[in-house]
Amino acid sequence: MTVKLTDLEISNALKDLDGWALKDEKLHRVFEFDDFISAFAFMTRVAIRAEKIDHHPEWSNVYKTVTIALTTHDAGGLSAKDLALAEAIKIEYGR
Ligand SMILES: C[C@H](O)[C@H](O)[C@H]1CNC2=NC(N)=NC(=O)C2=N1
Repeated sequence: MTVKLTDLEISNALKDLDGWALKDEKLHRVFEFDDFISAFAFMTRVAIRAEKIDHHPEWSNVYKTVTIALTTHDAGGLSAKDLALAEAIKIEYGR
């Protein structure tokens, strides 16, 4: 069973997660790209990262925009796995 983060742990983590916000108890961020292909390439890179850590985003793509929400379904809330995926996403986006 994956352990949920406490509110304090979440607020501390958000300090290092530029661009991310807590929305409906999920980590939420919107990513903008120069074109659709760049957006989709980003999604491909993130998909590979997600598969490697067996932790997957809830996301949508409209043209140059990718919207991502992170939560741990097994925990019914945020866990350390969401922070790890957010960090991997930050690397793939560049900031
Ligand atoms: C069996 C497999 O490990 C689980 O279903 C994984 C897959 N990816 C996952 N991703 C997310 N976001 N939450 C989960 O609880 C989760 N569980």
